[in-house]
Amino acid sequence: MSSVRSIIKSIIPPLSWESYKGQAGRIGVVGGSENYTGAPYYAGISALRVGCDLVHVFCYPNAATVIKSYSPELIVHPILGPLFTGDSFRLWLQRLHSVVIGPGLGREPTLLNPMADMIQAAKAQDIPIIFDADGLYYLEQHWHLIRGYTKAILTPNIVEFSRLVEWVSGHPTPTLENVHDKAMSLAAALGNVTLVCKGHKDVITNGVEIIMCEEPGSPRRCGGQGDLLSGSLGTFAHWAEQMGNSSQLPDRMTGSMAAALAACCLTRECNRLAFAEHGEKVLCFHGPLIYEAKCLKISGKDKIPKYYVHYAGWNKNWDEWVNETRMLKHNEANLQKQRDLIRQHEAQIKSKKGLKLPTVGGVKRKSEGARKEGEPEHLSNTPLREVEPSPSTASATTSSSAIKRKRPRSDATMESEEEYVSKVEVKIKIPDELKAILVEDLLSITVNHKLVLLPAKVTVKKILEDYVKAKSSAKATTPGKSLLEKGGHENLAEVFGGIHLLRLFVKLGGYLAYTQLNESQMQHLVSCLHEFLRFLVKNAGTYFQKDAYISPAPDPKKKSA
Ligand SMILES: NC(=O)C1=CN([C@@H]2O[C@H](COP(=O)(O)OP(=O)(O)OC[C@H]3O[C@@H](n4cnc5c(N)ncnc54)[C@H](O)[C@@H]3O)[C@@H](O)[C@H]2O)[C@@H](O)CC1
Ligand SMILES: Nc1ncnc2c1ncn2[C@@H]1O[C@H](COP(=O)(O)OP(=O)(O)OP(=O)(O)O)[C@@H](O)[C@H]1O
Repeated sequence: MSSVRSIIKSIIPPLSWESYKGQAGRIGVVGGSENYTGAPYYAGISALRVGCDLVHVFCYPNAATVIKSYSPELIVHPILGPLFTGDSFRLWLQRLHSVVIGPGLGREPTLLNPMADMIQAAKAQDIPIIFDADGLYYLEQHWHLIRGYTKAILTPNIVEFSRLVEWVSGHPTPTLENVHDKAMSLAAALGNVTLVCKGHKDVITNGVEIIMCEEPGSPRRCGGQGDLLSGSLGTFAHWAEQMGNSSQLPDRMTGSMAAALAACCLTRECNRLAFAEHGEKVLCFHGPLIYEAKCLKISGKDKIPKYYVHYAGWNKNWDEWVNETRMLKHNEANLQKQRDLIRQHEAQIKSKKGLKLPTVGGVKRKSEGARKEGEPEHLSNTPLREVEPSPSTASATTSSSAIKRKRPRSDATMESEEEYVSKVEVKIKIPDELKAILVEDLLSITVNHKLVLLPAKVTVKKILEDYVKAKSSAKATTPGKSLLEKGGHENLAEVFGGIHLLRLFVKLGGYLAYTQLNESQMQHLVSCLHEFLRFLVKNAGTYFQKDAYISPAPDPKKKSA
């Protein structure tokens, strides 16, 4: 990679205070028709983003206004079509350093007539000509026009490549194996033009030398990626030309090949970054149900792939690593499976407890708007979990990675508003057994319209005292007790019960981000809280009793009405 980087670097001209507008490149894009206005835009804008100064787009009149409205940076000439004159094109061409022919050009035979004229004019000017998309289609039957012109660069995808091979060799190509050899032969047959055969690995050759671009890229094959490549190549090809011998390329590597390598690496890296940012939409099992998720990271340690997923619409505290068995492709068959499971699950719960679940399997998303009146806040962004406790996840872990903070808390006085609002919440891992209790709590309140009996049979105070007793020999600290006492809320601790305490834990991570504790104090606190949660799990039967819920008395006003 380091040598690839140094090759690319060597063709990039240094910035200079002495340079004037246009020196970094004036690139032409020939393309843009009624059906395809996006392709010339993508090509033109990538040429600019790479670093050229000006881009001229030559298109059909009915595409011009559309392309102009995408970007004021592009200079658009609506000169193609029946009224095309070679003179008007040549006038502009004189100013250009390279030209990209094809993105969104279309294939109307009458519209393609002036192509030969344009190609000859660009050749006469001795500038790089990049052929892509419909430009390559035109070349299939007119390849003799570029034969021997070593500043021509062709960027076929695999389909375009096989068609070119067929036309030039005169033989049908039943298989697309041995792309290397075929590409070398084709480039040689075309008189050492540069070929960029795009695919899983991009093959770049001039018929003498061959290099590969194997940057990771992305598994998404959406349209337009080739336009990004051909447009950026327009700029790189000019730069390579401009740098000439001073670019110190490896032996036998031409400027066109170096430019092609740069454009391929750049496009693939952009693809990789976009994919890493947006991830792949998948479906993922979480407990008994399937949720829509996004795969953010893949790890192949020990040859067993693991996927880091984010559940769409849920708090990122639910993000987790899962193995392949829990992942499903996001397709209609699996979406149906998701719906079936929801139905089965609802029926099961109904028959078990006579409950009625809300909406789609109880799946409530953050995006579905604000919490409904009466709905407990603590569950408004909590996905439904497997109700049966899972032993593997029963214990709450404590590690330094569980604490995610924005910055050391040494100087709280210097904190800006932006820092304050962007704080990342402290991660408190609620064991699955307690999550199941929270889900039951949600259903009792929102679906069955129950209330929690107050004062609670087992109060917060009692729970904290139990904890102190249990831990006194181990000299454990008691989270919560001191908080309640200091805040003068001890009477509340004598009224509320276990479920209220548990609801507090859902929001606690967010609140703790705003305390002034330093890293090690915070780590200690989180460790104590996790220990306390394990204590709650152990005594869940006592602290979270089903009969803690009562039905509210009927409203006498409603009755009389
Ligand atoms: N937003 C836009 O305006 C876009 C316009 N585009 C333009 O659309 C026009 C037609 O381009 P097409 O690429 O569709 O050309 P073609 O009409 O030659 O179609 C090639 C066909 O091959 C298929 N194909 C591509 N790669 C393949 C592979 N590796 N294996 C198997 N099949 C494969 C494509 O899906 C397509 O159906 C061109 O002018 C092009 O520039 C594209 O650049 C995409 C974006
Ligand atoms: N299988 C693949 N894996 C990784 N990257 C790929 C793969 N196939 C193509 N690419 C990359 O995607 C970019 C565009 O190639 P693609 O074959 O999609 O072009 P295209 O079909 O001409 O595009 P367009 O839709 O713009 O006409 C190139 O940079 C290429 O390296």
